[in-house]
Amino acid sequence: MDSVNENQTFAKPSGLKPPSKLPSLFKEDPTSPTSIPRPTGLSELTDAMQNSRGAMGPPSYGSIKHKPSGLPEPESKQRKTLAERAVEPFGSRIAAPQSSRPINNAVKNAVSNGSRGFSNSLSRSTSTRAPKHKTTISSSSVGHNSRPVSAQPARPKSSYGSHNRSRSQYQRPATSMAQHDPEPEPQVFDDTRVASLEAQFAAWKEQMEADMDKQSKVQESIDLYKTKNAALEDSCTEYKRLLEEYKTNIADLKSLNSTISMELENVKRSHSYEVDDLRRKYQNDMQDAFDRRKRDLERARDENKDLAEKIERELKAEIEKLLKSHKEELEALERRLKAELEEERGKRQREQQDVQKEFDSELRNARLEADTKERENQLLQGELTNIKAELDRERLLKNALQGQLTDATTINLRLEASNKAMKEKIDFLESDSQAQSSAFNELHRRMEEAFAVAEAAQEKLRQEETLRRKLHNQVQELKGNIRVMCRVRPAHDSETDPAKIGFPDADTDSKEVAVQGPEKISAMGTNITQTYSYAFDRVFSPGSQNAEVFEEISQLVQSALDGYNVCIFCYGQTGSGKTFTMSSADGMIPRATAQIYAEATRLQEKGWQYKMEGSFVEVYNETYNDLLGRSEDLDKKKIEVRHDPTKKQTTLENAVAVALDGPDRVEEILQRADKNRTVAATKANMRSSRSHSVFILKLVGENSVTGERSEGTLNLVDLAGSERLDHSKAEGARLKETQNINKSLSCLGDVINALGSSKENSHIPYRNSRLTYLLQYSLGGNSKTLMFVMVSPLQAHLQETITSLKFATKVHNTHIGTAKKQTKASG
Ligand SMILES: Nc1ncnc2c1ncn2[C@@H]1O[C@H](COP(=O)(O)OP(=O)(O)OP(=O)(O)O)[C@@H](O)[C@H]1O
Repeated sequence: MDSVNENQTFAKPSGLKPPSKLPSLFKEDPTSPTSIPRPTGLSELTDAMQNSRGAMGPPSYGSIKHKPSGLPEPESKQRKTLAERAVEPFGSRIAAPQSSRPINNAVKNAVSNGSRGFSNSLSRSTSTRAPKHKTTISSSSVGHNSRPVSAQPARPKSSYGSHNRSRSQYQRPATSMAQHDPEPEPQVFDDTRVASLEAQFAAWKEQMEADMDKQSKVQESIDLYKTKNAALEDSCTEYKRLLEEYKTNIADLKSLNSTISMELENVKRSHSYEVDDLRRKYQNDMQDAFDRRKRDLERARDENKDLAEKIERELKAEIEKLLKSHKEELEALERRLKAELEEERGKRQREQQDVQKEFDSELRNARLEADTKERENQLLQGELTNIKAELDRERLLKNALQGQLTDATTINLRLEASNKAMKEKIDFLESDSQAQSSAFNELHRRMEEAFAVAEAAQEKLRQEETLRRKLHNQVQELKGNIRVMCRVRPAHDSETDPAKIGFPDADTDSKEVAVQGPEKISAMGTNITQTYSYAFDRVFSPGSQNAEVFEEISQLVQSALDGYNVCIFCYGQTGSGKTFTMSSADGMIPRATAQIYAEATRLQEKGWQYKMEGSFVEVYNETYNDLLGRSEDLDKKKIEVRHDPTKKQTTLENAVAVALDGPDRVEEILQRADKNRTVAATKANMRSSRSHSVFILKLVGENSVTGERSEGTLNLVDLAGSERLDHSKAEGARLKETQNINKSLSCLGDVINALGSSKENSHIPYRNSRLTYLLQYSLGGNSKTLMFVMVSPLQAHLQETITSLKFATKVHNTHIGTAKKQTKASG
């Protein structure tokens, strides 16, 4: 290929040497030396083509796009223009879709290069793309061989064919040209061909213009992209700048960091130096503070020592003061107690001597003046009164002593408490001072002395108690171990016929009762009445109360506590007031038990402990019944009476014995007994009047201090009615009852009479009745007996009243024990 410049290349779009005629076809543009001379013939062809375009189908590009097969349009074959025919062989080639891109590229290159010719473009395009596209227009198509390549069925190897193409690439289907245009002889150029080229050129131009439009749009897009790219580049630059700045900053920061690290190291170093300095300083300060504290402690210790010594001195002074005052108190107390005891002892001795003297003189007088018994009795009575008064004084004195002892005990307790407090103080101070120790020992010794004094006082009291018991018993013996008292009950409102009963000495001693007997006709034929006077240890008029009665028997109750057997009877006819006196709510039984409880409690201070046991039995028709047992066992359960001769004690087998651990238990016993009596009353009318009921109270006392022991029994007996058999006009069962009652009462009289007989070791008929057998050890010996003779105030009961009073007088005249006392019934 010849080398040509671009203009020349542009002038030869095919890249081939133009045919010889070709220059004549172009019109020279004189204004533009570089402009391409446009061949006029080509212009005409173009015009013709344009003129025929209306009858043409779509442009070749359109066919290129839509008809890749490149088959000829059927209609356009019918009327083909010259240009069409010229173009026809190429149409199918141009229609190949693959060829459009190289063409467009070629056009684009041409546009972009301005004056670059098509030939050059085509040449480059061919040289670069020809191998890939079978239908690409190659330079060979417009070379020496003007025939279309496709029209050659078997293309020989030409001079242009530098390409080593396989033969199959060129085997194309037979075309119309192949049919209509058999292998022509090579020719250079003809008009048709030129026209075809021109048409082709026009098509290319049109395409190029379109491409240029597109190019311009593309260019615009490119410009836009460029603008954006420039902006992006600016941004990139900015980012780079920022990156540089950041890098710079990082570098600055790194350097700053290293600087700070260095500074930190310096600070750490300086801080550690400071810490070391502070530690040293703190240690120094601590040492100083410790030294100061030590000095303060030593100073405080010295001060405390001084204070302790001061307190010790004060306490010592206080202790000494207290000891002194206690010593004085103790000495005063001791002196007082000694004086009182001495005085009491002297008084007691004098009293005892006096009593002894009086008693001796009394005995002497009794022996010497045997014939003046009445006077002797009066003297004895006077002496007894004196002794009683002395005993009362003695009791008062004893109470006063007891109060003093209580005071002394209280003082001792107080002293003991203060001593304990002192001891605690002394322990607290932990003083080993000799003075304190000796003071404490002295105090202790004095306390011991005070305790000893108190103990001695208590011992004295115990002795006094023993003495009192002895004297009390002596007095009771002097009074007589069997005493008789008379009580006349008041008349009820319904009782309109009272007997004439008088009380001659009611204002003085109240020991006499005078009963006016029934009217009798004398030998002279006149009505006479006789008054019977009876003297007893005490006579209670109808107006007297149970409290007064109990006052008289309370000394016997005391004797029971002291260990004596005591028996208190109520004797009299039915309805005379026996039960009222003995078992009513304020009768002798409740009062006696109440006194025993009170006295037993009081004696606990003196070491006495009492056990009390109560039984309640009935003697009916000479059989024993347990009034505290079950009511259904009445008259069925056999009760046995056992005697212990050595202890002089009586026990009841199969009878209930209730431990009396409180005064209220007595009421319980009385209620139970009353219930059983009521049940028994349904069996036998008036049974309670026809039986003897015996309340037995056993008193066992022990003194843990002195080792003394006492066993006493208090028997409170409500005897059956004492009506005489001929008077009661009883029959049958009632007769039997009455006989048994009379028998037992008679036996009681016999026993008392036997006890009062002067014969020593004479037989005492206890076994003659169940009643006397039961009361064996409470009648006689050292026992104390009191009989209340109960008197009805009614005239209707006068005869029975006189009989009862006579019986009572007989008993009253009985002497039991050491002293004998007699009274004589007048009339
Ligand atoms: N001192 C008195 N004061 C008031 N009333 C009394 C007195 N003594 C007895 N009485 C009354 O007289 C009545 C008979 O008394 P009580 O029952 O005690 O006699 P008694 O001798 O026990 O008879 P009995 O032996 O038949 O039981 C009763 O109503 C009683 O209350």
